[in-house]
Amino acid sequence: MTMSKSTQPTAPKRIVVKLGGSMLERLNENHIANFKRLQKQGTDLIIVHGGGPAINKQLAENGVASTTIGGIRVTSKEAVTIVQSVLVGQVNPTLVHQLNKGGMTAIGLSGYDNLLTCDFLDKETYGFVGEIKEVNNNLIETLLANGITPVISCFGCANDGTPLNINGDTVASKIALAIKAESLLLVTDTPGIKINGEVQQVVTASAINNWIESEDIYGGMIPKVTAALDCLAEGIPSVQIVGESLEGTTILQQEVFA
Ligand SMILES: Nc1ncnc2c1ncn2[C@@H]1O[C@H](COP(=O)(O)OP(=O)(O)O)[C@@H](O)[C@H]1O
Ligand SMILES: CC(=O)N[C@@H](CCC(=O)OP(=O)(O)O)C(=O)O
Repeated sequence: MTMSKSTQPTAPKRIVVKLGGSMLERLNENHIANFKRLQKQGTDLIIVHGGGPAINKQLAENGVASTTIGGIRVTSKEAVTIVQSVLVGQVNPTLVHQLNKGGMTAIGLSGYDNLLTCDFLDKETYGFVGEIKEVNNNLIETLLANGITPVISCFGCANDGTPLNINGDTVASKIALAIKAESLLLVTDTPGIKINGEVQQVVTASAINNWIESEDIYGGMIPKVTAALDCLAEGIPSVQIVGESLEGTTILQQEVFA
């Protein structure tokens, strides 16, 4: 796990690691050893996870169709119940168990646990998808102060308790901003942003915007780069999109060579 190549050795004080659904199946001892090493160096670690492939499977098994727009799942009332049971009932406890078995002290949470305050993003277009209005920092801070790693699934609710599906990258970025993380690491199934088949080591915000326009960046990569750019724009110093080796693309806000 590197920070940007030029600022390597010191461990960040706070890091949000987002584990994508496909990555979860490949999580191994080395990853957990990396997380533990960071904690030993004094880093506060917060883990956010998705679960796209597991959700797809469960929706298909239940004969519930779903589509995505710009990487965001259009979530019907029927689908949101399935998403909740997969993320909160299956994926989260499995991951928490794995981390604890590996020697960490981790606890499972979702946005539903009084952690995220949400509204509907746009009910007509996306259905039961949440837009995060507020993050309850106190809960996260209390856990971190006690050496406990919060493991947060990307699911929340409206004020009246209506369950809402939220993209994992979006949850990770909002939490990173709320707790003033120094680093956001988005771990996925591709070793960084690829353009014409080549992994890009360092990219800028303007290059990303051009690649979205040219559709070299599409689907699930869109919420990732949006999350990355939001964090950089609001002052988080380091954002990376990495594959399972935890090496990949570093994203810079500024055109450093301009
Ligand atoms: N330019 C790009 N470089 C790499 N992957 C891309 C790019 N554009 C779109 N993608 C797609 O984004 C996917 C990662 O997003 P997603 O499947 O949502 O991952 P996760 O479950 O980790 O959030 C890749 O597997 C790939 O299909
Ligand atoms: C609204 C929305 O898109 N929710 C996502 C939540 C899971 C997720 O983000 O999983 P990954 O991290 O594996 O992509 C979904 O239903 O797939």
